[in-house]
Amino acid sequence: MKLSHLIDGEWVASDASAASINPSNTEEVVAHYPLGGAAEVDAAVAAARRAFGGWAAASPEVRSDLLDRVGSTVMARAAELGELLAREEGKTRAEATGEVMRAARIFKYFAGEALRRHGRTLESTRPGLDVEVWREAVGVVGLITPWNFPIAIPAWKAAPALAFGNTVVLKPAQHTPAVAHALAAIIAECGAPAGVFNLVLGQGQVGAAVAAHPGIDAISFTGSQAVGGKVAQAAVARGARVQLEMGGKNPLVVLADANLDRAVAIALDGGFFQTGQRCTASSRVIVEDAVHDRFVAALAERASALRVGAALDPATEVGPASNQSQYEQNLRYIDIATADGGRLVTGGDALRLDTPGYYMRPALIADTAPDMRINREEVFGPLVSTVRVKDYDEALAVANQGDFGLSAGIVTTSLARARHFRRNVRAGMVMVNLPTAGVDYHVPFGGTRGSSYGPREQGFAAVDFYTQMKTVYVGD
Ligand SMILES: NC(=O)C1=CN([C@@H]2O[C@H](COP(=O)(O)OP(=O)(O)OC[C@H]3O[C@@H](n4cnc5c(N)ncnc54)[C@H](OP(=O)(O)O)[C@@H]3O)[C@@H](O)[C@H]2O)C=CC1
Ligand SMILES: O=C(O)CCC(=O)C(=O)O
Repeated sequence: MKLSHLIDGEWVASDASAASINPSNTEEVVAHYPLGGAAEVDAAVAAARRAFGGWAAASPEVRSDLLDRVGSTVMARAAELGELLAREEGKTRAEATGEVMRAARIFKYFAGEALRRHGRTLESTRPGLDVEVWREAVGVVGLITPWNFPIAIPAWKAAPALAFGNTVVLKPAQHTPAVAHALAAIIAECGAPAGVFNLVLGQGQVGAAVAAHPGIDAISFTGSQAVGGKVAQAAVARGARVQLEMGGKNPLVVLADANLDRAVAIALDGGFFQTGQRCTASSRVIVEDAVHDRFVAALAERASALRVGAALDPATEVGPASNQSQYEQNLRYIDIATADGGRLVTGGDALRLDTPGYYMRPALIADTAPDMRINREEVFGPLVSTVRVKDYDEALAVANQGDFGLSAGIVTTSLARARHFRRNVRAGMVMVNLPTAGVDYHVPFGGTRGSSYGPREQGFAAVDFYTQMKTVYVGD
């Protein structure tokens, strides 16, 4: 498969290209993608700028109809897109198809949002005047998206951007260009006018060019803290809006009163499913002393029974790491955690299967201290660490440590503890008797502290980032 950029409604090639490969079989090329740079970003931004006036002024019904058609098309092609996503990203077919359906529903949700009232009319404090507060499109929006949700994250950024009248330049992760390309093709086929949605593919040059481009009015980024900081600096330096989502080190507290089987199932899902490649993954589990040893033994037993394999093998429960650098990072953190004094209870070894791929057995590391690197740094792989605590108060204190504050969970049968936790844990999202990962699309998504920056993403909150307010005073 040979991919192109989508600029001003045309499919455009670049001289240089690179390959995206199948992490379940690294000998298989999924697609060749062009290596864009500043010139392609310039052209895409110019096209988006030309298209902006018409798109922002279009009837909301026109925008709503486009998003609805995109949602229906993605849904109708869910099996095929799910297979492509599983091949390119490495999550299982079921996980991939679920993500595609989520993307479809996001487009349909924002088809509705395009038609909803987001402005306000108020009485003026001065007699005889009216005051209206409008929500206007911001302009050209740059989206920099990661590989771990290669269709859902572009969907949850692009759908609200388009719904509220902005035009888009999307720079997807270099590891998953084919999925982004498929989405761009659907948006174009469904009738987006030329320049309304642009795609620039590449590696090493495009992201920074998008972040620094003076023609881009707002940037939404999901990825690492290190890159997020650079994106924010570039955006703030030129007064552009910026929204960052930068991951987590999400605590899952297991109290002694919890149903143990349920707690283990929750930790297994939150920690290992989707190969742990979720910013919301339950990567550190904080367990009350009274159940700690039984919990660790039961989680280790379930984790070691998980079937690791190729994404498209129906028996697979945990796919490979998505790319080589992530795979190496996962293996490196096993060494870091054990060198720091953690006890590797199960997994953590590289696996050789029928096809060469980035396979690792899910790893459980016990006896870790809260300030170890394994409990402070996002790994983004199938690694779960446990911390033993004497009681709920200590569990809450440990949960609140660290630089991240995306999602936090508690497993308990105590309503009082669950209530206290909801109110006092420092996180943007709180889960009671649920994994820290797995969110709805119609409600705000985001964290506190080092996890997120700027207005919340998704659901009814998305309007805040993708529109700006204009206050209009009307006299007689
Ligand atoms: N929060 C989340 O959901 C995610 C978190 N992560 C975390 O990040 C780690 C590394 O993953 P990785 O894929 O390397 O993710 P990065 O955060 O390094 O993101 C890479 C993306 O950022 C772009 N980029 C790089 N430099 C700049 C810059 N100066 N300005 C603007 N954009 C830039 C790249 O584009 P270009 O190639 O054009 O430079 C690429 O698309 C993971 O292990 C995980 O911990 C990763 C994915 C998702
Ligand atoms: O937990 C989820 O459903 C979403 C996770 C996510 O957004 C991410 O990992 O980037």
